[in-house]
Amino acid sequence: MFNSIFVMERPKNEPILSYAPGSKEREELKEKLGELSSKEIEIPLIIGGKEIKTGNLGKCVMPHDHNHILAHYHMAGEKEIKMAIDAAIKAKEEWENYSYIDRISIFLKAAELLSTTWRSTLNAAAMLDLGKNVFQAEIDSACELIDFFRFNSYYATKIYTEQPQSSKGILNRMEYRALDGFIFAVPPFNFASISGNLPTAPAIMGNVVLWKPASSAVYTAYHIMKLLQEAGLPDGVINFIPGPGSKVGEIVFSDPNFGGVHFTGSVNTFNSMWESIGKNIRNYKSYPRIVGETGGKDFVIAHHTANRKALITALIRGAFEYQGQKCSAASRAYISKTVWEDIKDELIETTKNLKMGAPTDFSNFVNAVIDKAAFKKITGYIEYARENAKILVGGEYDDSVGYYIKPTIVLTDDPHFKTMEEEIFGPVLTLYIYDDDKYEEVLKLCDQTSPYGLTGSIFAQDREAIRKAEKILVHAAGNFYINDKPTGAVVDQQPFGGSRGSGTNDKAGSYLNLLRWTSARSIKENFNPPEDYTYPFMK
Ligand SMILES: NC(=O)c1ccc[n+]([C@@H]2O[C@H](COP(=O)([O-])OP(=O)(O)OC[C@H]3O[C@@H](n4cnc5c(N)ncnc54)[C@H](O)[C@@H]3O)[C@@H](O)[C@H]2O)c1
Ligand SMILES: N[C@@H](CCC=O)C(=O)O
Repeated sequence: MFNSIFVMERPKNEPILSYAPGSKEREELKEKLGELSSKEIEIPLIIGGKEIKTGNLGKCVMPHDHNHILAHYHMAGEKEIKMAIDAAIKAKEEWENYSYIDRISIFLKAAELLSTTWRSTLNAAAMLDLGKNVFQAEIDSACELIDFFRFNSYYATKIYTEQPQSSKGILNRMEYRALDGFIFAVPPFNFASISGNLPTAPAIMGNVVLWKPASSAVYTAYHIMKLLQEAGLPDGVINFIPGPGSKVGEIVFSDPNFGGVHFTGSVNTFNSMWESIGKNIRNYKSYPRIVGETGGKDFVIAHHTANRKALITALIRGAFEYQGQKCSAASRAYISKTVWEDIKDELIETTKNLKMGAPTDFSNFVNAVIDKAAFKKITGYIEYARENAKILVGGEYDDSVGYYIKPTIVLTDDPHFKTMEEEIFGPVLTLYIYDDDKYEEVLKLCDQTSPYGLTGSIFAQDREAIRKAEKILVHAAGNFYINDKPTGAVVDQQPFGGSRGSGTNDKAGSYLNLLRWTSARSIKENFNPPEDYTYPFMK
């Protein structure tokens, strides 16, 4: 037993590599892209450390070339889900009795492997499977995932050192236990780092996990699972069970050992989870922890003092990076009239010239959206906007080879227009132009226009205008940016999450999230217990 109080030093965020022409990382990544795209692999379930094949197969294809199959993956059925629950419960006792140092050592090793020998593999997988350009992959499947492994380990050691006071003859201790049962980790398609964080954050705190990756991101998730196994993750601690969400969910939520869900995805899915859990509430051995981050309708507000160049850059990057497939994407903007007059030509021209194509061509800024369903949904909004508003640029799309949609800017004079209120999750930005003297009204309008509360930006050089925005928009964004785009939160710098319809705001990338995965026990030892029940007042 390792008898020592070990508190990690606060790590540093993983540096973002440049992938500039001639750089080592660029050559390595290009080679890995060629290697992965030249073969078609078979992805099994991984339950109790064993590879399980069900023969019920799904496909992993490239969004930018959807006839190109990267892998076939085996989907879990009822039998395999029960196997995974059994494997998790079997692994639980030993795993929760690991010292926290033994546990975090595995994830720190995973971070080390990912920052070196695994970097090009994970980034190439994210580029081919998720349709990310090299920069979007680097900040996600390399840097953010490395940061999650390192900072979550650091937060765990900080939490464990948080102890109660003792008193004369009394020794008090706090034990941070794992939760009862198993945790169900259910990530979205769009971030490899989220897919890796949802199972590992609970595991670091001693929990065992069933991990169901998004069906359009199994390939990337599989590579993360293999990385964790190479880092020494014991069998059964995390069980990898791809499969159709609703089917897997129905079985998992009905199990008495269900101990909690770590979810990120759409509001509809999260609401259906709450309903399933509520329906099963009397079956559970303990009240499950429900932690979920959901959608956003993220805003940019430009005051008339806004820096015009910075605003244009924030709109382009915030709205169109990763084709707008970020819960934090800038999708509605309120721009003062004088600012609009100054920026409109450059904004439209720059958007029109954004280079779009395969992520393997590093000169492309925009790539394809994830799948047919997303393509259909986004183009539906574009057609609605074409009929009922004005399309300033973009609006074209083609899914013959990849799911390509041109970056699109919509102009409306109705601040409650459909595309000003609903999450589109694609490369569509809607603008509303307001009179300069209506700034305060627009702040209130922005606050009341969306059921979400995830991210938002204010662009202004006037301190009063900034203070007013911070105050009026206090509940409109859990990640609030001043003179910066609303995307790109960094672990341990801008912990991520929002309230209202955007989730439980348990702040991924901070100690707050780790606290959700422990059930603390108070221990009191009395060195001098009383031997007479009477009290002085009774005399
Ligand atoms: N707030 C955040 O941090 C954040 C981050 C990324 C994505 N998102 C949100 O996620 C959404 C896009 O991701 P998506 O399309 O993968 O979301 P989604 O809700 O369609 O799927 C999310 C996950 O839930 C699973 N799932 C679906 N129905 C289920 C059910 N009934 N039971 C159990 N699991 C089920 C899916 O298979 C997937 O793994 C957007 O709304 C986006 O805003 C939010
Ligand atoms: N945390 C990411 C968004 C994750 C959701 O898609 C950001 O801040 O851009």
